[in-house]
Amino acid sequence: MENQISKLLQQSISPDPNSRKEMQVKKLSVEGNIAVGKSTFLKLLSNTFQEWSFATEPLKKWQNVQSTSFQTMTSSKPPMDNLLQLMYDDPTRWSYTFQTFSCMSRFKIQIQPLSEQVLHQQEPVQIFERSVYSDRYIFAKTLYELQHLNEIEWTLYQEWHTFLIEEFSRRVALDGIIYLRASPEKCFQRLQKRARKEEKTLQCEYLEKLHDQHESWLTKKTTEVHFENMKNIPVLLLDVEEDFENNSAAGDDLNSRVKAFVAGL
Ligand SMILES: Nc1ncnc2c1ncn2[C@@H]1O[C@H](COP(=O)(O)OP(=O)(O)O)[C@@H](O)[C@H]1O
Ligand SMILES: Nc1nc2c(ncn2[C@H]2C[C@H](O)[C@@H](COP(=O)(O)O)O2)c(=O)[nH]1
Repeated sequence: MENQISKLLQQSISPDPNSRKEMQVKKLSVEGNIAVGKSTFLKLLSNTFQEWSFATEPLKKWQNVQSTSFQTMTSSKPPMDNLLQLMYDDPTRWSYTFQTFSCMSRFKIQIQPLSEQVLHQQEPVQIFERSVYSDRYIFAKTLYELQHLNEIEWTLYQEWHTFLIEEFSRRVALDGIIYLRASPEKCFQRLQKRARKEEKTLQCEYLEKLHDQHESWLTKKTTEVHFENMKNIPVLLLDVEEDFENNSAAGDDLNSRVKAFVAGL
């Protein structure tokens, strides 16, 4: 409710029609464990709600980091660094580096202006795959608890994360979260089926830790959240233990639940 009031206030004082329209956009993130089915779910949603805007996680950026200085110095093709692979091969060395890059890439996605096509919708909706919030409250927090981020790195991460969230404010605010939940064991089966090369050394225990982190943040609400508008954000919990990829009835049910949830925001 507070979110809607602040949006209406913002709309009433903002002169620019486009920024007024930006205020009307309902922004949601899809959250969930590794390999739970987020990308599959987003494809299902985008086929049904073709007028909505969808932004997937910039995984390819993390797998192909281009060293710009190398290119200018040598004018030959720079080496491609797979930061995701580096992070999994040596998490203590690379987790802080990874989180700075992953979080920056998520900020860039979340502050991206909406296309005219979406802005001209009667009720514009934007869906993100994960968010600057899960970057902190799921991954960075887990890596700190696993001691892959040391005290100084965790302190620094939280310092600049809080600064950027407060600076960007409404541009990175969300109106709702869709939480896809399946057991860590099911996610591990799907991870193995997908067989992403960087993830071949992952153990189910890591997924169990990430599962517990999602439960603390989104269902038990025991995670300390530092941003007022995120403390009581509406969460739609969708159980995706069962196959919805090859089961149209299950897919239809998910679509109708998302439609009702978005309408109520
Ligand atoms: N509900 C489901 N039932 C069975 N398999 C699924 C389901 N959702 C996703 N998958 C499969 O599991 C793997 C991981 O799905 P994906 O959408 O890539 O997960 P995420 O984006 O959350 O990492 C893929 O091989 C996909 O085909
Ligand atoms: N250490 C981190 N790893 C992350 C983060 N966001 C995603 N990931 C990893 C998890 C997967 O291996 C891969 C893509 O995620 P999916 O859930 O789509 O499979 O990237 C992060 O913030 N930190």
